[in-house]
Amino acid sequence: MNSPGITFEGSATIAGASVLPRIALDVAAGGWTCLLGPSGIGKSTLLRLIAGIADEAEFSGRIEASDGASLGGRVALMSQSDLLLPWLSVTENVMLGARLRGEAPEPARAAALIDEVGLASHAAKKPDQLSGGQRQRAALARTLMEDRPVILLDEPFSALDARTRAQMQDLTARLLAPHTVLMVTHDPSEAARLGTAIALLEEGGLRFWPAPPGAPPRAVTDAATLETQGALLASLRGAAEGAS
Ligand SMILES: Nc1ncnc2c1ncn2[C@@H]1O[C@H](COP(=O)(O)OP(=O)(O)OP(=O)(O)O)[C@@H](O)[C@H]1O
Repeated sequence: MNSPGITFEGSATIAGASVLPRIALDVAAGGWTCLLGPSGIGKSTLLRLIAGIADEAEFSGRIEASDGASLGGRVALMSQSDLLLPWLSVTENVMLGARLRGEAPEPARAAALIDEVGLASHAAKKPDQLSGGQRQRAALARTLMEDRPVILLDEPFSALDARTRAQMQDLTARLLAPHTVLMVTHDPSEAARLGTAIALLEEGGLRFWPAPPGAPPRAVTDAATLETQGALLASLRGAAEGAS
C-alpha cells in the first residue's frame, strides 16, 4: 500500500471565530503522528479538515498529499462519536462502507476483525445493546475494515478500560503498520507508546515533541516511553496552568 504523507498549513474559523489556530503540520508517510492538546483547541477540526468533511468551517490554507494526488477516497476517519447506525448490527455497521459504495461485502474479513476487537459474541447486536467501550471497538473495527492509506483516529481508545485499551493499541498498531496515521489523544501514555511523531496543539500553534526510540507499540514498562509520558504530562499541565 502506498500511504502518502500529508502537509497541512492553515487555520479555520466558524462564523468569524477561530476553531483552529494557524499551524503547519507534516504528517509523515507511514508514520504514526500523535496530537495532544487542551479541549476545544481544534484537534477534531483538524482531522475533519483533512478528511474533507469540515463543511461548517471556513478553511484558509492548503492540505496536500506527499505524492501529489488527491486525498479524496484515501482517508478513513474514526470520529469521537462512534456514528454507528442504530438500526444495523455490529457486523452490518462494520461492513457499512462497502455497502454505501455499492461494493461486494467481505463478511469473512469483517468477522475476523470483529473477533480481533473482542466482539465475536456481540456481532449480531445493535449498538444500543453494547457498552460504550464495546461501541468504540465496533467503530474501530469499521475503521480498520476500510483499510485506507491514511487513517485519522479521534480519541479511538478513550472509552476502554486500561487492559482493553492496551490490547486495542497493540492490535491497531499491528494492523495499521504500513499506513499513515494521525491520532488525537488526551492520554500522554498512549502518545508515548504509539507515536513516531508527537505534537502538542496549543493557542500559540504546534509544539513538537521527540518520540521515544523503538517501533510502536512500545512496552508500557519501557523506560524511555515512561519518561516521555511523564514529560508530556508535565508539559500539558504547565500549558494548562499557564492558560488559567
Ligand atoms: N459546529 C460548530 N460551530 C461552532 N463552533 C464549533 C463547531 N464545532 C466546533 N466548534 C468549536 O471549535 C473549536 C474546536 O473544536 P474541536 O472539536 O476541534 O476541539 P478539540 O480540540 O477536538 O476538543 P476536544 O479535545 O474537547 O475534543 C471549539 O472551540 C468548539 O467549540
